[in-house]
Amino acid sequence: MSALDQERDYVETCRAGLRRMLAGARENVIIGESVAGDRYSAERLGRYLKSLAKELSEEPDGPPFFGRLAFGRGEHRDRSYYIGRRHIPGEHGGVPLVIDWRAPVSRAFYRAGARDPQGVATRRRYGWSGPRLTGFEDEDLERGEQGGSAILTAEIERPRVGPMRDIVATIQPEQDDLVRVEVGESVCVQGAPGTGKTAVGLHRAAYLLYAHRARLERSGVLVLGPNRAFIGYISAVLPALGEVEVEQTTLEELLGGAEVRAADPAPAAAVKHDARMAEVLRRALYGRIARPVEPVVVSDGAARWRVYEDELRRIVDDTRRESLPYLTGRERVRSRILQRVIRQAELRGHLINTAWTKRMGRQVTPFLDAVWPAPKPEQVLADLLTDPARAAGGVLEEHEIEAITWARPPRSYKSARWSAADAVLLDELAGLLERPAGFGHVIVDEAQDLSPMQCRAIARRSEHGSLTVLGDLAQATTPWAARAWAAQLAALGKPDARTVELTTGFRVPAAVVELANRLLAALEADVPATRSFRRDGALSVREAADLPGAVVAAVRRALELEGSIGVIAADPAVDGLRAALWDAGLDATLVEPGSGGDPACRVSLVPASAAKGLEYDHVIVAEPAEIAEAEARGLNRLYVALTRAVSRLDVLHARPLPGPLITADSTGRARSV
Ligand SMILES: Nc1ncnc2c1ncn2[C@@H]1O[C@H](COP(=O)(O)OP(=O)(O)OP(=O)(O)O)[C@@H](O)[C@H]1O
Repeated sequence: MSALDQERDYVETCRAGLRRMLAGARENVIIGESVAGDRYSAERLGRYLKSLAKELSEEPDGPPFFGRLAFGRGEHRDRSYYIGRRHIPGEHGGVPLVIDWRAPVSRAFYRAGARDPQGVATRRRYGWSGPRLTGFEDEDLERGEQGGSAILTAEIERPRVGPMRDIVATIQPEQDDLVRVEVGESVCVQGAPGTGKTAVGLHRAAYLLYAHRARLERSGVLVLGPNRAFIGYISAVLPALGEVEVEQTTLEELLGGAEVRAADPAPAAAVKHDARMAEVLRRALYGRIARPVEPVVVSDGAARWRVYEDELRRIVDDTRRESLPYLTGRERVRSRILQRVIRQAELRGHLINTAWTKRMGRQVTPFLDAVWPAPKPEQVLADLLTDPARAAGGVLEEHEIEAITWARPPRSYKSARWSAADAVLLDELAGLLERPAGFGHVIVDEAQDLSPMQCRAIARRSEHGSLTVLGDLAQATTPWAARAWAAQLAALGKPDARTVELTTGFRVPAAVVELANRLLAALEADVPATRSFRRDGALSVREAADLPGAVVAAVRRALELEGSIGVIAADPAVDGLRAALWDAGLDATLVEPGSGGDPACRVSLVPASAAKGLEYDHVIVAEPAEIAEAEARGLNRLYVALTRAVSRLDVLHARPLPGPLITADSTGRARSV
């Protein structure tokens, strides 16, 4: 029997093991609820087992493993282990058939090298075509062999179709370091386009859940992405790794609350996103606390008790100084007043019980409503934006106060039309009123684009947890985006987080990276240039008088090849291109920040503002000058657009290319690489 046949036999053994697991999981779904201790654990266990049963039955033929380690030394000497996406137990509790990629012993698969074999004699990588094992490659680390894996290169260079996939089989050592950072440690990853930041973040979520499941399942793991299209694109990775309990959403959705029905003019948005708004909002809320001017009098029918103004003032002032959440403060004031009442009643020999205390407590409410009211965040913000001067005076400049003042205030806060920036302010107010529930770990993607106020919203939810902050200062496109990580990390509440740079790109081929890197000097971002892992790929830069016609022709050519196609254009140009493609009989799905389009459609039409984080096998960037001119950080936006290609990039232009892109290569002649 050949070695490959033996391995194929082992695949069948593993599949039988998976089937046993599936049967076991199904059985446990039935009995799970009766064996778990409390209702909470029973529910979770039930949900977990159901999802496990569902996943296993959906992918019984997937590759059960992707690697094998044969140890020659150390603790695992003379043993070998198969490494896969999930643990497959041996029959009757024997040696596992496959070890989870996250287990400590699997680490050597990613980290061992000829210089430091970590006890590994041979590392084997397997090649698959769908469910079929097609071959394997060995590196004899003890003999100093390492690298040059065709299977690894093929996996990294494969054409992309559909949503993002996991990278467990090919995680690189510097990525593995980040995936396995300790749970309590916050870390920031600055990485050029395609260096695997998103992939690292998602695999880190899976790793942390494996290593600290009990703790993190209770506290929760959250992944935040820039828009719905992006979340749709990444959302299949964690379930494929067996993790279904991670919340993946955008910041807007997380903040929830107000429906966004208005857009702020740029100067108003800039002020509302500024860190100083935190102080303005604090003042607006606490400014509602009034000075007690009359005593509180409560009665139980038989007797009346009084707490006088000076005592009340002391209570209010002391409570304010304690920096409690606002509504906790209000209840603290109530209970302190009650304590005084109870003391008086006891002195007079009254019998106190809970019902009596509650009844007296309710009578304090009118006083609280007058002195320490409980407004809704919407009320506070509406009052502030109607007349900001009192709360904002001395904090904001005159023209800034003017910028945020409502030209036509609504009749009531209930009919106010809130903007996206207002939603962040409402969340800040809600956070001042009551602390929101936090997460054990939060992964923030495209974090360079967050404003100080958005950072605070995340900081509130990760105060007792840790953060993985992912981003690229060169891809910063919002007016309030970060210029340096130190300030952004401080705003996120983790000033001591370590920043690590990733510089090897796995998406964008070398020729395309070289073109995009020309923009770097003009982007005012202090980041290192990327080096591409990929030597394949093609770049063409062409001038075309009829741009829509050229886009149609480029899409037709791209359709003859394998993989997904993304046409990226300035937002206002998208409708025209859509019509041109439609007239030519080409079907394209529109990708918007709010939705990822139809994944079944091979051609995606992407407004430049929605391109962040996405990738296509073949990208056609239409009219770079228009993308660059569309907004203040248009060159950064262009940098994002140019770095979405996995295999081929066509740059088409009717107008001259933006200055920083022009070199001898872009004279109008097509250039293939
Ligand atoms: N070690 C790896 N093995 C195989 N593919 C990888 C590896 N690392 C990253 N990739 C692939 O490279 C592509 C880019 O990765 P990812 O989207 O995580 O990069 P990014 O740094 O977040 O990029 P951007 O900043 O442009 O959003 C993805 O298709 C990802 O699967």
